[in-house]
Amino acid sequence: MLMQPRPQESVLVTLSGAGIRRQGRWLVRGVDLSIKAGEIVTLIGPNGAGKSTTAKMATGILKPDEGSLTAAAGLKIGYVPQRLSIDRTMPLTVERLMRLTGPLDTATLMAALEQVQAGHLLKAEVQNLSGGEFQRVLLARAVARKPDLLVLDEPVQGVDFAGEVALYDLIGTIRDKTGCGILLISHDLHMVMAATDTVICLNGHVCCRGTPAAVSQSDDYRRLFGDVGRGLAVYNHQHDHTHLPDGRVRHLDGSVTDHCHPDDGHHHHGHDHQHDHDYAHGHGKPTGAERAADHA
Ligand SMILES: Nc1ncnc2c1ncn2[C@@H]1O[C@H](COP(=O)(O)OP(=O)(O)OP(=O)(O)O)[C@@H](O)[C@H]1O
Repeated sequence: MLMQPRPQESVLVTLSGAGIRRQGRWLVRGVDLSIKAGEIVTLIGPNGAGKSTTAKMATGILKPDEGSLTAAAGLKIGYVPQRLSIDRTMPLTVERLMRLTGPLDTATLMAALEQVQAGHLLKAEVQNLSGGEFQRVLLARAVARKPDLLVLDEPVQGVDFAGEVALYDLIGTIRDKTGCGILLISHDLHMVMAATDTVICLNGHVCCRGTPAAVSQSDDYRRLFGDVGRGLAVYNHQHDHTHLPDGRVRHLDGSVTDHCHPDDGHHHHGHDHQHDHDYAHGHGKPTGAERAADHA
């Protein structure tokens, strides 16, 4: 089921000085980035910053109007777009959704669903899935084809904080197990998972880049995002419990309870959040870290 991990340091795609121009305007330009096997690169930036456009250049969907894209020979890409042209009111089972993009044998299909803890959803109607379940199924659909590079445009949209944490864990696990490279996109700046190797901050061009900790400390990052009153929280997960598919929680000692905190039924995430910045101005919705604090 699992593909052979490529040797580390093997570069999957490289954009060099790449840009897209439409109707006399550069949507994004001068983008340099590369993604290696086993690496997670996260694009962050405000709405309209050119993140999806950059991802489409990296996957070869859009040809750069300046600069270039280089891709490893025979590269297989799994792309989960930001929006799917699926009418979620149409009757459609998860099994059929998994096969819409091409044939898939049942064993592979099931293994992919199991990997995202969604095996029990095989016969479920897509329209009845929760936001988190839907995102997991889309992830399974992409992973089933064993891509070398997985591109996920806002994989946590429509997912609550606990689901977001679980999805980020899952994405990290997929990287660890398969050795694929991952390009993640997030416009929600509140959280970047610690497993991210490189954060690239876009705003029509690359503003800054580096490790999550370095970017959150950088002046460029603060100048760009300081005015929205939110910063970057780097998420570190301490595994002291596992969320079971039925919603119950298994603890380190093997006990299973309905909630994370066995005593009071109150949802306690048990995660460490490293707050690297000032986001205390409270504009907009609460940050993930703030929501986590509310739950702690
Ligand atoms: N085909 C197109 N023609 C003209 N403008 C476009 C086209 N595609 C995208 N744009 C514009 O390019 C800019 C960048 O869009 P893009 O979708 O890459 O941003 P984004 O960073 O992914 O934003 P969001 O966080 O809102 O998803 C936006 O202003 C968008 O309106």
